[in-house]
Amino acid sequence: MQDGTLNHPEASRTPALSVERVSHSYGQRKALDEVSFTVPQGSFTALLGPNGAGKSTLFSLITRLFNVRHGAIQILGFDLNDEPGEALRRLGVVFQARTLDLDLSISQNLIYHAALHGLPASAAKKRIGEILATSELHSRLKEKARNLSGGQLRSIEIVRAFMHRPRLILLDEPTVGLDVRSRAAILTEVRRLVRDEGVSVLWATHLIDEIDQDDRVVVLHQGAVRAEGLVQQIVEAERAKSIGDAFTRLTGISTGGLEEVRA
Ligand SMILES: Nc1ncnc2c1ncn2[C@@H]1O[C@H](COP(=O)(O)OP(=O)(O)OP(=O)(O)O)[C@@H](O)[C@H]1O
Repeated sequence: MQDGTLNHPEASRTPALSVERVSHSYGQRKALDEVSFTVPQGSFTALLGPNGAGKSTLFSLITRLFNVRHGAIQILGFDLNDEPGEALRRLGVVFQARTLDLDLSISQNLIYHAALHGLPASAAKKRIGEILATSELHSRLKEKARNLSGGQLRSIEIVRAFMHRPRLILLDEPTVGLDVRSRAAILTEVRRLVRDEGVSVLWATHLIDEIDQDDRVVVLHQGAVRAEGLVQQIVEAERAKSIGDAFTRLTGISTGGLEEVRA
């Protein structure tokens, strides 16, 4: 039987993100070597790799900061080189560096960003209310961004990335520099949004303890994918005791339990 929806690029079997044999070099230095993996729709996928693994390079390619010259990247079935507008419309990004305007209010930061995506202020306000419904930040929208803590600023950047209802969100080590409580709060909030909005997330990290048992994981090391799958699958394939142990077997890097993984 023919099912028309399956032919549509956004049919649920189409990955939110597909990276196929992508390579990238800085001069002679190869940062990514034939990298392939997918982020299924509605999944929280952790891109786990030590510093220098190639995570930021990959994000620069997915956001089109760099051109994809070797291999192909598709967002919801739209190729970044062939249909960049369609692909990027479905993408939200939280970069490592802080990008809020500290002299504007929280709501101005969110409303101005939404306007860039064609969302009128009234719709943007409604959307802010939806996302922040259960957050204490909802009562502080009129305050200047500079009054917020590092963790709260990050939370607002995450809200901003969700404003235009993207289908795929990239977060590049979003908890770097935050205390343990803020890190946990941000992870919980992003996982809630994945559940409630059915959005797909690619969460780059070098921290094993940010990974949950139900997550999908892509292990990136020295520019190559060393493993891809659900935590359980990777642990079993490596005959390991935990995802940290599997990571050590795959990369030769000792994690020392639930700590940072360093090159
Ligand atoms: N502009 C650049 N010029 C030359 N080499 C670079 C450049 N940017 C990154 N590299 C190299 O490419 C490799 C991958 O770096 P990348 O920043 O993508 O890794 P990462 O996993 O994001 O690490 P980090 O968490 O430290 O940002 C590293 O060997 C790095 O030294």
